[in-house]
Amino acid sequence: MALPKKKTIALIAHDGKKAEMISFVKDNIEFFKKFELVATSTTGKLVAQTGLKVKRYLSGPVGGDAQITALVATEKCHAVIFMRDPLGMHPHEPDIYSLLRICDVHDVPLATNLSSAQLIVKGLAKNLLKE
Ligand SMILES: O=C(CO)COP(=O)(O)O
Repeated sequence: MALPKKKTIALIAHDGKKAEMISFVKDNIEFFKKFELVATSTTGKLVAQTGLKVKRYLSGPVGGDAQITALVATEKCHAVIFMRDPLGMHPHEPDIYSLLRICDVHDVPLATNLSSAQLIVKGLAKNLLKE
């Protein structure tokens, strides 16, 4: 019998939050091994250094957030952990907003800070993701 297909989680972190993201990923590495991971380019490069397999898209400012948005819109990404830096300026703010909006449109779990990311991990570990 075929194993159920793994769900996909997107990992994205702004520069000011990358260290936080990597330490979060390391703290939950056994959890993340159970999922397909996608990420924006630089975040994905750092996540891959933990030994996890991750499919990397473009960097955020050149379209990576937009690519992840398209995955969410087409039901190919089931949760988004996006460590945003609320104090930084981002040239691609419209793309960031679009990702947040499309998560809401499709009712896809979205964490934009560490505490909510931890709750998403706890929820997914208990298989609380809706089908
Ligand atoms: O800019 C980003 C999210 O908006 C993240 O892109 P990188 O992971 O390539 O730094």
